[in-house]
Amino acid sequence: MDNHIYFKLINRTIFFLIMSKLHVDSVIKSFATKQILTDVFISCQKGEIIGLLGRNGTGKSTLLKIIFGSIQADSRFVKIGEKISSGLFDNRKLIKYLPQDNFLPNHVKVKTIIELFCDKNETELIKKHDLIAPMLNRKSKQLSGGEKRLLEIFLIIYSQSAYTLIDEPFNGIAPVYKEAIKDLIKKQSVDKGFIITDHDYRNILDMATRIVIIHDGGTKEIKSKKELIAWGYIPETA
Ligand SMILES: Nc1ncnc2c1ncn2[C@@H]1O[C@H](COP(=O)(O)OP(=O)(O)OP(=O)(O)O)[C@@H](O)[C@H]1O
Repeated sequence: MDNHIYFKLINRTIFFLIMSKLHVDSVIKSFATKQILTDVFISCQKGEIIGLLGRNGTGKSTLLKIIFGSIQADSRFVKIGEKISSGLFDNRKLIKYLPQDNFLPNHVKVKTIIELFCDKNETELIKKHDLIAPMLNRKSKQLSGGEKRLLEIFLIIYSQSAYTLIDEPFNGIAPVYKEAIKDLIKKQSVDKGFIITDHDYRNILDMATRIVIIHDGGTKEIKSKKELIAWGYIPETA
């Protein structure tokens, strides 16, 4: 094996051993007088895909932003491996986050966006993918809403990080592409941990290795679909 690749592999292994668990607890968050999160515990390890579910407005996006560090909480404890994270600056290389809203620059060609966002190996992989190759010479503003989302998902899934937080990836995505994305996330989870929220709960159930629901400001681990009915997240007819 080429020395460069060998050392890269060793570095990656050491990195993941050190950063082998994301641990989040003691999260409290209010907006004005409205308390949103009061009693949160969530963890994620390399190889895990945590499905984060909850009714509209229960605080899923808020929790992901707090873990990532892009919004302040009234209280939070986030630890990655042995490293206590105090916010966005600490997390930059460890946690990547795909928000609900588009983040692509409008006037830049897709191939340039990929080169700016990813390292050389990842860039080549993304450019070659059947779903992305036809878009390469178009500017982001010339893509449809679903195409933009697809590109964002690829950028975030392939980018180097120990943990990836994804908010509603399947919004506006055609069913056939959803299958490709689920496969991609499963493959990438060999190297990292994912926390994913989406109202398309069947897709979450397909992928997730564990399910956590937010209810009344707290998190609860879910073991079966029956529990999702009991917590009032899906109807009895589902
Ligand atoms: N910047 C803000 N200022 C005031 N209230 C906010 C703000 N952001 C979120 N909220 C409120 O916090 C609550 C939780 O919002 P959040 O977006 O985290 O919920 P969610 O579970 O992701 O919802 P959905 O499933 O509908 O996307 C909602 O009641 C929302 O109105």
